[in-house]
Amino acid sequence: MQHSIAAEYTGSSVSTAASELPSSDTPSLPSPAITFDRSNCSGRITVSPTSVIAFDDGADESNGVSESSSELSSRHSHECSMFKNFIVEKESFDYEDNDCEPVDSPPVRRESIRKGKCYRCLKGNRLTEKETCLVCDAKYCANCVLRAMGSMPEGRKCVGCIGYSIDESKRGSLGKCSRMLRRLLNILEVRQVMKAERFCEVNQLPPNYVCVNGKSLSFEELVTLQNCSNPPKKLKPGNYWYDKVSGFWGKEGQKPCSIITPHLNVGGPITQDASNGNTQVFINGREITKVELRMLQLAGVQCAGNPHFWVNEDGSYQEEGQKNTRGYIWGKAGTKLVCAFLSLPVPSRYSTSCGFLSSNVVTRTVPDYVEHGIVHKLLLVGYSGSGTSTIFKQAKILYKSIPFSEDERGNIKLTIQTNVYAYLGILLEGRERFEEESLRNLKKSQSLLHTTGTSPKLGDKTIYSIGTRLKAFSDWLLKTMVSGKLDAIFPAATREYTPLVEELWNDSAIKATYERRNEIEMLPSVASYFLERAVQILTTDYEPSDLDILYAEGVTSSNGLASVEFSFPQSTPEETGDTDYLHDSLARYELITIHARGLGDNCKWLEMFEDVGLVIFCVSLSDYNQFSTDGNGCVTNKMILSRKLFETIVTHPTFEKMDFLLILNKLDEFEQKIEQVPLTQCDWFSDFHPVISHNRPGSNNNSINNNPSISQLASHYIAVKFKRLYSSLTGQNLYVSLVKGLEPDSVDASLKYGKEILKWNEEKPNFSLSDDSMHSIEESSFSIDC
Ligand SMILES: Nc1nc2c(ncn2[C@@H]2O[C@H](COP(=O)(O)OP(=O)(O)OP(=O)(O)O)[C@@H](O)[C@H]2O)c(=O)[nH]1
Ligand SMILES: [Mg+2]
Repeated sequence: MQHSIAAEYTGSSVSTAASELPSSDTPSLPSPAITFDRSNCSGRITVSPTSVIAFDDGADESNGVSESSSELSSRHSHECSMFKNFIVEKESFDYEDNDCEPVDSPPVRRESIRKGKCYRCLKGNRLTEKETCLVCDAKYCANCVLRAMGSMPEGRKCVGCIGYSIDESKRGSLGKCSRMLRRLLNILEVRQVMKAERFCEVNQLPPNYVCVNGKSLSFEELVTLQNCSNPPKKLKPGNYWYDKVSGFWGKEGQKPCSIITPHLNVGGPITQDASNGNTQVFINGREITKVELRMLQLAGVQCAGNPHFWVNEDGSYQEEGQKNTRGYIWGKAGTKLVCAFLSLPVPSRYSTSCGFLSSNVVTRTVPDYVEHGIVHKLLLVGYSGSGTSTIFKQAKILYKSIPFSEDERGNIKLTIQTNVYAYLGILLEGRERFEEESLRNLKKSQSLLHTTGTSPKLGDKTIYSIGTRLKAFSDWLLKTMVSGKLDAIFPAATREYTPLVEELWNDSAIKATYERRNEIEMLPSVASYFLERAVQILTTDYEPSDLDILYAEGVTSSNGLASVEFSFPQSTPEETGDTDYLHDSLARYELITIHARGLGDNCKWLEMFEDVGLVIFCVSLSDYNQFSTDGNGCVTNKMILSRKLFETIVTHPTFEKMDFLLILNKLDEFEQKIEQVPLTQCDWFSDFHPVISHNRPGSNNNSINNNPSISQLASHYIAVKFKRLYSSLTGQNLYVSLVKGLEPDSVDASLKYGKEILKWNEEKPNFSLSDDSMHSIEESSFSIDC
């Protein structure tokens, strides 16, 4: 039954007020009667000509803005019951039905009339801090919120909205307290309000908002669904499909997103096109999607001949019309892993125990809205050598109590030992080059001296020359490396050659070569860390430390695809003053990394990651003067190669509307390099002409005055270059974070920034994002000429 409240305003005070509004804010003139779409209620509010309309805080006078009648009408319904000093003479307020029950639709939507201002005091152009009513979207500043919302028995609602259902777009923000409210209330009050917000009856999902297999749910069906042993997570209003036999559950027209308790009596019968599949392969009457077909094939299920499968809740399957079980989908060890990478659901440990926890529940019990089991996926990609593996390993070390298993450590040990031999090989190659160079120079000077007849013969030894034994070892090692069989020499190498490595490392020729390591391009900077401990590392009882693993190259995974699931460490509310701690500690995150090589031509495998919440793209800042060969064999600047990959990924259809966080990594290396090598060495940065103050203090230290260092200017400039590029390609805002991948705190801060971006995303309807998209880039007091 739909009723309405008619609000009528008469008298000069209102019309005068409207005409006094500043032109930019002037609303359309008030209509004499405003009808609210407030179900089940009907009434009439009349403000007499003599009514005094004033605020106790003098807000009107301060900005000279009075209220228009349309604003008054809605304000009245919200505030007249609340504020003694907001005097509205209520001549008549006659509900046709005074016993109106809470209803589903919000009473009033305040549109742009006071966009950005506090609804109550009208102050604040574009309020930076505000609290929003969950029902009607009215926004309040810190001064007004407590008076406008009262004791909040149903959470953050204007007093007049109490009893009304929340705006469904705000469901994701239920129980997530704003900083402003945290500041205004004490911690116990915050908890109480947030608890009320989550669990009070009127804020629960209305059953008819959920449609399963084309049928809106009844109250009992929703209770059944929410109280089964394995309910859909974070159920929101929408259209879903449900395969009652296997428990597969998904959004209408999409692949399955979870496996819930089977055999629930909810919704209608499933339809063939429920998930919009186009594979001609069927499971329990539903045509499955491509990605499911791929999963079945990888799980070893024969799918030739457009079969119709009957899949049970335990994963056993048979072809329709046949009696014998053909196998178990979950039988193969790797199937769950495949599903994880294909973003398909796997059965939870509850899903096979069908039925309800409380099957006789007829009264509404409050479901657990805490996000058990939700995993937020973050995809980490970048051009080769940008530092993705390092960041991935940092995440493991930071957030896992046992970052690497015994098996992993065993393999990593062999990798590190192989790397050390490879670094030695590169060093020995360098030694040969230096020796040849020196010999050439020596010969030149010898022949010069010879012609003048002033010098005795100097021989053919230089400081880079080694003895025959070491030379034989060097030749053997270089030959093994060239043949690509370095791995094959283990574990024998550790027993046989360690004494030789020790001798080599102590040899003056190697020491002289190592002094000139910067001239050996093939030697990665991290090699020093291992070479200086080569002898210790090459013993049989060497155990790699976490730091060794972090620095080690090539340990993430053999195929370049790896994932780690974690929660951010729990901090207590006392530590942080933050009540989101519970939510944060329960939320699970999965960091997935894949090597750029593994993405296939045109990154076609990216479609496997369609349900990630955030893509983290990693760029090495110090690549600006480095070169590598592109796909066509052309030698190209690595920053340009990174940019190309970035362009391909951000414009990939899978990531349309996806948030991106750009990690500008290796800031430490960059800070040193930029002092020596101009940024303009990379063509893309040819217009970098920073205005540098003469009293700029030494290199990177700007603590004495506020002048930014060259590395700050340059890194900021690069960030802006990427932001502009991203915005031109996607029309969206790129988040940027400057990172030192080898420093745990830096990676921790960046990943937490990623978490915040995901959170903002969830809260988007409630959150007006200021351009806070340059993490770790200090508030810039300088301009960049770009
Ligand atoms: N100085 C410095 N070195 C870093 C940083 N991050 C990574 N590295 C080093 O850079 C090298 C490449 O890093 P990886 O993490 O292996 O990079 P990747 O993107 O996985 O590269 P590939 O897997 O080889 O394509 C390693 O030697 C790292 O130790 C950083 O922030 N600073
Ligand atoms: Mg890697």
